[in-house]
Amino acid sequence: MNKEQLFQQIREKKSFLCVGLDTDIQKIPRFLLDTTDAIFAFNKEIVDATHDLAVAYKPNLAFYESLGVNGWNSLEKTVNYIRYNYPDLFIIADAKRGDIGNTSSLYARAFFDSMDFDAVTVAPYMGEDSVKPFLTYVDRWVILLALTSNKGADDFQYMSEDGERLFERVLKYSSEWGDEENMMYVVGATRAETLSDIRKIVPDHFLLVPGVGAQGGSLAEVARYGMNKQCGLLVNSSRQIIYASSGEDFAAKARSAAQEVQTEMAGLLDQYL
Ligand SMILES: O=C(O)c1cc(=O)[nH]c(=O)n1[C@@H]1O[C@H](COP(=O)(O)O)[C@@H](O)[C@H]1O
Repeated sequence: MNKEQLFQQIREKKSFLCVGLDTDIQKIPRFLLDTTDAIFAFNKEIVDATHDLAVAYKPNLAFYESLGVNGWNSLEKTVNYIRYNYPDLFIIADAKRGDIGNTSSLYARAFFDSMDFDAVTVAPYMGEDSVKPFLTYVDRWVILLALTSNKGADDFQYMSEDGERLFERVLKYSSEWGDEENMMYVVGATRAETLSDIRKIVPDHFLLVPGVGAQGGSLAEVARYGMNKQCGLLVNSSRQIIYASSGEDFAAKARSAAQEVQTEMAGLLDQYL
């Protein structure tokens, strides 16, 4: 999916919601454990219940890899299910990869050839040759970690040299490696106040913004400081939506939680676009 198509989806659905499929076998409703693939069964119900309210889904690989080969199968089935039933949705592999060049090319092949993801999250620490192999695919995206939502972001990301903070340097250097048609950046919603500085460096790129909901970030603040002419935001919420209930009504409750976020997003799109 390219940038214009993504913006088109945002306009049509009046939503820039990304639902995080952080599907934890220990948190999903107990009755699902009787099915042959409980993780896939859960994801299928969540996607069916929320697909018209969201523009993107983001399975976090840790939740699948921790289950070994079964988890990997559930992940593939989830991606194929979304692709086949809802082809207009944007699918992000939250894998946080990046390695020496030839290894990164195989990671890229894993997510873009073997599996049909639109985008993969990548860590910038190993530099240009670790990121570029992901950028050789047409209409596929690298989402580079810039300023993360967790407390540990303070350890390195704000380190400053000549008045420039590390995350700003990451944005400046890396925006030369690709362009706004194949790169996005992760910026935590808990760092919303920094979004205006970030927008000075990457005014047109899409940003993936996790950290609303369970981590306490404010959607209104994210939109206020981060939205651009083409929205430019995918705001992720995982636990707040997918674990809205642990009972038989989990999918309906997930829909209500997603609906609440989408309604706020529709208002913000009206306000800023
Ligand atoms: O890359 C990410 O998606 C990510 C980056 C970041 O800075 N903070 C962050 O929370 N995430 C991911 O976003 C999701 C947030 O989940 P909730 O806090 O449950 O909404 C998890 O899958 C995290 O791994």
